[in-house]
Amino acid sequence: GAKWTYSGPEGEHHWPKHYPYCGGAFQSPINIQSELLRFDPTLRPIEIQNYNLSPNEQLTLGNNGHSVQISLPSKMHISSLHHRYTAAQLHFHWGSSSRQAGSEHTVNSKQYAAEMHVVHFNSDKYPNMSMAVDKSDGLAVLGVLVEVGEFNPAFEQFLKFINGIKYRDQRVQVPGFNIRALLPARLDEYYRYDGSLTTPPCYPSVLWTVFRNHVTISRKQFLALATSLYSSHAQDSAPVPLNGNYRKPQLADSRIVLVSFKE
Ligand SMILES: NS(=O)(=O)c1c(F)c(F)c(S(=O)(=O)CCO)c(N[C@H]2CCCc3ccccc32)c1F
Ligand SMILES: [Zn+2]
Repeated sequence: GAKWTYSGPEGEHHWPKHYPYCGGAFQSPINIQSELLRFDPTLRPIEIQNYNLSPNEQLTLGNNGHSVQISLPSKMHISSLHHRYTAAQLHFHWGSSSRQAGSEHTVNSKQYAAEMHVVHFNSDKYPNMSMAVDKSDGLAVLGVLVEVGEFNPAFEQFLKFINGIKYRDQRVQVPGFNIRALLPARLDEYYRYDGSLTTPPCYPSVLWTVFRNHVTISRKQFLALATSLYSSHAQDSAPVPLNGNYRKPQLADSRIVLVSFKE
């Protein structure tokens, strides 16, 4: 599709011109605020399968111009939802070296340094991501808020290769590692709401699960994420840094955010 960016003349306020859903309802991210929350006792702990990948299998780490992404094997899936949701890829949103705030979801208006999304599609009903991406029950994304603090050995498993994908459309193969280690310890405490892709085409097709507890990465790791990448191709004369790749919180309208925990 047409080009889109996070700032300037193709920034988020212009997305609806080419991508009408971006101006529609049920958009993500949102500000998860206390007034919207309702405890739901039926929300079970998230159960994931085959996230612990062997170093013998290779993953593709890539710069797609909008984010850094890791393609995931289809044996990885979420087994605790009403349908099986099979993993497709994970990617990140982050701030910049001058602004250590770049999460998409905010909690009571607190923006975290970064946010990780693990994108899954409903493989009970659809054969692949492309067929699922625009269906109301098509996708399930796990969101993890990231704060700067303790060094994170799991993040290092891919961050150490980031200088191999500095420019748009560059990809490298990296050894598999335990993707579960990228998630917070508690998978039973999370926010749940119906929303959308946070990038064009913004389809309202995502069952969002944002974990209550954040993970930490060191400041050096944050800077590696925030200062290593460009959204432009290697041969482009003017390199465009890739940072601040987060959409601002959208109107919650009358949406309630369900929570799996009491206090
Ligand atoms: N925040 S978000 O809404 O989860 C989200 C992003 F922010 C994001 F940048 C991406 S992208 O990296 O693919 C760049 C542009 O779409 C995705 N890709 C998804 C949706 C688009 C089609 C597709 C096909 C295969 C695998 C993943 C995806 C995305 F879902
Ligand atoms: Zn995302």
